[in-house]
Amino acid sequence: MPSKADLTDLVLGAHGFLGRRLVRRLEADGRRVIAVGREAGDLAVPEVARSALGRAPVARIFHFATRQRTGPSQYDIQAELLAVNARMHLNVLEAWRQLQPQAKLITPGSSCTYPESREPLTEASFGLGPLHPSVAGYALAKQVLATGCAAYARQYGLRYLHCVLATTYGPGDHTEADRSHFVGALLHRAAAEKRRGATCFTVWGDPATVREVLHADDQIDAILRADAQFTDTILNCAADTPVTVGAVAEAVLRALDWQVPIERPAESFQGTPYKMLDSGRFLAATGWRPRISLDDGLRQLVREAYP
Ligand SMILES: C[C@H]1O[C@H](OP(=O)(O)OP(=O)(O)OC[C@H]2O[C@@H](n3cnc4c(=O)[nH]c(N)nc43)[C@H](O)[C@@H]2O)[C@@H](O)[C@@H](O)C1=O
Repeated sequence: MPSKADLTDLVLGAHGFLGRRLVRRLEADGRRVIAVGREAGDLAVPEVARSALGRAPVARIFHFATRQRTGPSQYDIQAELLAVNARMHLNVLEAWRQLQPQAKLITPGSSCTYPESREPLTEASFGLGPLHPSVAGYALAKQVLATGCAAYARQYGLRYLHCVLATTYGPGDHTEADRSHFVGALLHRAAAEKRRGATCFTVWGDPATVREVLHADDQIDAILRADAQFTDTILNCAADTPVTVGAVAEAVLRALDWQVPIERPAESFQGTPYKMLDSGRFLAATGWRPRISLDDGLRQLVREAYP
């Protein structure tokens, strides 16, 4: 007979874009969920982290809390993103060891923790090169988290999984220019420009920029599939399906049924030119494939958010 703890998961960052969907999915799977969001306070304060993790014994802790920014303004706040996120991650690690040592800690990682490369990035390249300046502090804090999970697991006999994710999008995504990742940002901007009657669509940076993109529901599904088969490792959890920013922009225009030329403003923000994960370990072990194509996901988003 499973104990109450075996049936319960704790989600930190439960009000964020991925956190909300994760809570809904776990509940749909019949799990009890302790959802901890902003109302609990700032996890960068040790007492807040201890109180968030000290509620009741759980089987898994999903640490999805993060302070994140996108676009040009992130260049100027990398010290802040390092300070806040590194403190938060260290507090969660320490509270995990002290209060929930039976729980598996599952953490989302970012492709920005890998060095720049023109090749798909395997887990073995973690920490092997300099970080892109647009994300240097944020990525260093994620490296603290990934390395911290491994160190705590080894020293204290704990279990963890650090899943490196694709760029996600879907209903409920951020739309603010300094918080939204490019898929949601492009759709939001295109919908507004179409309404205004614009005669072209502006897309920042080089259209040949490469990313991996997953609908948020697929990304959550991938994390849960990974958790069922992997422990104590960093694992790339995407689909080996690279796409260019230009191709996504064209898919956005198709979804909105808006036929205008794409233009690139001079000096517009450019992130890392190429970020592609090699998710071969994950895909070979699980046989996982995404269910929602980019065109279907964007059309669904248009119906729900930009009718
Ligand atoms: C997951 C990862 O996500 C972030 O890094 P990023 O991958 O560079 O993400 P992004 O989605 O913001 O941009 C991807 C590319 O898309 C181009 N782009 C075009 N037009 C828009 C646009 O309208 N908005 C944005 N944001 N980008 C645009 C833009 O020029 C850039 O080259 C970090 O927060 C990092 O910390 C992190 O963890």
